[in-house]
Amino acid sequence: MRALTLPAPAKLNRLLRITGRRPDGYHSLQTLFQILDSGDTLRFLPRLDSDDITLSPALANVAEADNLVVRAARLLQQQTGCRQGAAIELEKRLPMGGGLGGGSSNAATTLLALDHLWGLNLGIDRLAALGLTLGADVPVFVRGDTAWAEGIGEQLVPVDLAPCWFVVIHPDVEISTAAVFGHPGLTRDSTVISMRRALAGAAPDAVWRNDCESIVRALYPEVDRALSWLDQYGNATLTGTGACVFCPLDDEAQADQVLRQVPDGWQAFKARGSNRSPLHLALDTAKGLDRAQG
Ligand SMILES: C[C@](O)(CO)[C@H](O)COP(=O)(O)OP(=O)(O)OC[C@H]1O[C@@H](n2ccc(N)nc2=O)[C@H](O)[C@@H]1O
Ligand SMILES: Nc1ncnc2c1ncn2[C@@H]1O[C@H](COP(=O)(O)OP(=O)(O)OP(=O)(O)O)[C@@H](O)[C@H]1O
Repeated sequence: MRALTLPAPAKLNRLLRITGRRPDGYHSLQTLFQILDSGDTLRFLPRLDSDDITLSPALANVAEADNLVVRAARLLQQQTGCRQGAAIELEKRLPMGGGLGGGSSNAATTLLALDHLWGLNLGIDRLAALGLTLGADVPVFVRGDTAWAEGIGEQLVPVDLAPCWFVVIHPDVEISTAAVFGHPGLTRDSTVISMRRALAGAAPDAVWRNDCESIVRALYPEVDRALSWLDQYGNATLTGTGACVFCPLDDEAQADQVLRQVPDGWQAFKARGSNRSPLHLALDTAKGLDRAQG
């Protein structure tokens, strides 16, 4: 049977407002998810003879059973009774605990790939709901649109943003999302703003920030330094709960210029914003080829 190679793109939170805390401990928020054209790559080889799920190479400090790729595949098997398996390869480029949603994106790519290869055809709504049980960031990657989000990040309204480039810097620290959301000093009472006004540029500039930033800056001086450094080139912002910081730039040439100046010791990359996820573009192409080949 054929193998399928698919991207698992990164996301940025162009803004992140925490507007409350729910009884289950999760936080209600407003965010603008920007999907990027860069990320990890996954290769799926379906198995008809066994329901084994294997993943290689292993990720440092993540047991195979805890890897979101394996958890997504097992979840699909449990929910559908599917007895097929898969050998999966993961080419990891995104930093872990970076706020780029790497694990969540890996899970979404796995859900969509195996839904196709195993012939399950669950549909996007069901896959997004299953994804939400794996993490709050999974549904946006399943649906595949740059989007305004509310709820815990699962109520999504696709938006078309102007073409934009970004420089993303990864200060060499890994940050636990749960630890930031659990911090007593976290801002949890931001007012709810209007999506329409924010996207029309009618909201105050102060809206284009991340409520996790002050806590993360205080706990991780390296993130503080990266934000201060990048801010000389534009509106430097934290993504998710960090550790990555980013700055929007008008074009690739400007991004290259900033990249050349990044001090030693920080990893950095440039990426283009994508209103439609590269995962969905690649999967549409693969499905088209399958149909053409009968
Ligand atoms: C910070 C963001 O990256 C913004 O896009 C996401 O909200 C985080 O999404 P995620 O990593 O998929 O988060 P999950 O794996 O679901 O949750 C990790 C931990 O973060 C906290 N969490 C997460 C999302 C949310 N809206 N409220 C929370 O309080 C919870 O304590 C949870 O135990
Ligand atoms: N396939 C995976 N890729 C990355 N991390 C994984 C994966 N599977 C499980 N994890 C676990 O999830 C944690 C968070 O990883 P991830 O890279 O998604 O962080 P993040 O970019 O901060 O995510 P988010 O922005 O969604 O909070 C890791 O520290 C790791 O323990």
